[in-house]
Amino acid sequence: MSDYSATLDTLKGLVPEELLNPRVGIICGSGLSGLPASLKQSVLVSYDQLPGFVQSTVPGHKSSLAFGLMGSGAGVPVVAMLGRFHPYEGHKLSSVVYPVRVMAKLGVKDIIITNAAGALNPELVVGTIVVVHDHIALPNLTGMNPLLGPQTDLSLPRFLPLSNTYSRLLRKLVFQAAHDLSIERDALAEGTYAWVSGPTYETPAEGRFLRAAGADVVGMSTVPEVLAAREEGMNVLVLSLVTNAVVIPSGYKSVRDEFEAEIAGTLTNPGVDDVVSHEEVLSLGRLKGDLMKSLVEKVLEFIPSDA
Ligand SMILES: O=P(O)(O)O[C@H]1O[C@H](CO)[C@@H](O)[C@H]1O
Ligand SMILES: Nc1nc2[nH]cnc2c(=O)[nH]1
Repeated sequence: MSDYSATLDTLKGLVPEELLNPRVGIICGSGLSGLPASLKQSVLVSYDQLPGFVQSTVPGHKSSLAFGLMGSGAGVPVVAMLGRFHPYEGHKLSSVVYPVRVMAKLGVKDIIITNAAGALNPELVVGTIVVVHDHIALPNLTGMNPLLGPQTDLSLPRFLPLSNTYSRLLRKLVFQAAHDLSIERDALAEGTYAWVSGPTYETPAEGRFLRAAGADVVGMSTVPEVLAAREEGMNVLVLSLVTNAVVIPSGYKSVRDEFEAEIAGTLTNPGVDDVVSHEEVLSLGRLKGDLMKSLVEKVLEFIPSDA
């Protein structure tokens, strides 16, 4: 899908002109669709009205774009995806990144991408917001890259460098925002996001493998959007909400040891295999949604209009 004119024409018919040139794009992660809840002059457009858009089928994601003014004072014009598309839903990578390219065509210069993620770094407690500064994308390295294929827009780079993917300026603004909001230091961290295809969560060994490779958090989204946004020349900020622990510090507990302790009568602490669920992921989104929202609103106040 590379004909954006039908999508843009439809938007022109549905969204007032003054909201049609958003400066900032926002993508809401699992359980975080309330991020733009306080938009002023909000206009919602459902994805099924938009040519080229597919549907978000995952609980915690809504199939609508929200246009409006976000943050204090007059507010910053934004466009927000209230739900995203994941490859594991069966969507093609080109469909997954289509809305990002539409945002670029609407004039978006800065994009704030949020997600829910599992912690690989045992120092990251559940509820922490990680300011992502790098990524490891096993799918990209093995041929699942949204930029693969013939170059349809020759104005975009063929070989995109990724050494400067995550805007230093925008990352610093998050810490400035947290400082202004008196958010406690431990509520935020910096780290590397590992992208996996999902929809299965990691086995403990896969978690240890990704940790050993240098990743701090893991999720099933974001990187395709980041790549398209960078190809389109946007400045990218990614915030990951840690919703669960993948790598458990105590590690694997041997069942042989447990059995032997049991027959010796010395077993005090039997092992349990922790299981993550999407409900748990969503409940963390509900718990930390307001914090994420105030952080994003504050960052918007600080983003220079010519960034
Ligand atoms: O990345 P987002 O969309 O926030 O969602 C994360 O949460 C879901 C799993 O619970 C997966 O989709 C994973 O990627
Ligand atoms: N892959 C992956 N995605 C997640 N999204 C939220 N938690 C997780 C997780 O533990 N693993």
